[in-house]
Amino acid sequence: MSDVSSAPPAAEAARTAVVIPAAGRGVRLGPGAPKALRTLGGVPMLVHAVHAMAASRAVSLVVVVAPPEGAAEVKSLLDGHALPERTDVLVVPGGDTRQESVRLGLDVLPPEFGIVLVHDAARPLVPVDTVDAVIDAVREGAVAVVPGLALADTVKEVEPAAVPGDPEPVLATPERARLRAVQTPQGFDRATLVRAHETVTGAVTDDAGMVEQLGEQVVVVPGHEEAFKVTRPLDLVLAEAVLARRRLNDGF
Ligand SMILES: Nc1ccn([C@@H]2O[C@H](COP(=O)(O)OP(=O)(O)OP(=O)(O)O)[C@@H](O)[C@H]2O)c(=O)n1
Ligand SMILES: C[C@](O)(CO)[C@H](O)COP(=O)(O)O
Repeated sequence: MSDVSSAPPAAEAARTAVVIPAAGRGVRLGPGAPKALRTLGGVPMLVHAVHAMAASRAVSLVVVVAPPEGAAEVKSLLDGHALPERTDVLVVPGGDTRQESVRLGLDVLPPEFGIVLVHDAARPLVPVDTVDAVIDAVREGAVAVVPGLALADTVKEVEPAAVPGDPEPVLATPERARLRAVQTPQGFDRATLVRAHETVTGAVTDDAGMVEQLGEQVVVVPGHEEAFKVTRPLDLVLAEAVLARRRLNDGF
């Protein structure tokens, strides 16, 4: 288990902020409110995600990147859910893509934060030990850290079908033991992440991938199966079950 409490005192260590992109619509989840505002155990997913980040004693600022038309609603929602005194929250409106939303969050970070985590609102149940493990690895000198899990399925690289549902020719079968499914929070040396967002263009699916394109070394630390991303309706069923089990076990 990681031990942020044994890390150097705040004055010596770079301070840590988290950017939470929460501006997506949740198209794959089906019709309804923006995904981050859908509830899990009666509480909006975003509130779970903010609390998951604030659970780390190393985190003193959370920047929420809200659906553009819903920033005021998100601000009052978060005002109604107390966070630890050490944690401040800022809310800014998001953009058209996840990448743009993260950049808008980075833009408002005060200068004193040298370590930045980026965490999907859509991963509401990540345990604090995973958050701390990512922060520890950045504090120890990695410029980019991602939590990742080994895969249960074999993965095929294919030539994507022009028409969805048509058979797709297989091009290769990567060696499964070398693959990791990566999660968030992803942790960064702030200057490196900002440089990535300023210089890397084109389609990317995570922030660490942008840092890789700078030629910087990204490292993987163990992720957690409860840090899964709520993407499709079945994920919501699983998330409700995980939350119910937690509430039963520890009265959360
Ligand atoms: N323009 C966007 C798109 C996505 N996100 C955020 O990025 C995270 C990961 O994205 P994903 O799970 O794909 O969310 P959606 O884009 O909402 O999902 P979908 O693709 O099904 O619409 C989510 O917390 C989402 O709110 C964002 O802040 N701004
Ligand atoms: C960042 C991410 O969660 C890492 O697995 C993932 O790439 C986000 O993908 P999405 O399609 O934007 O949900």
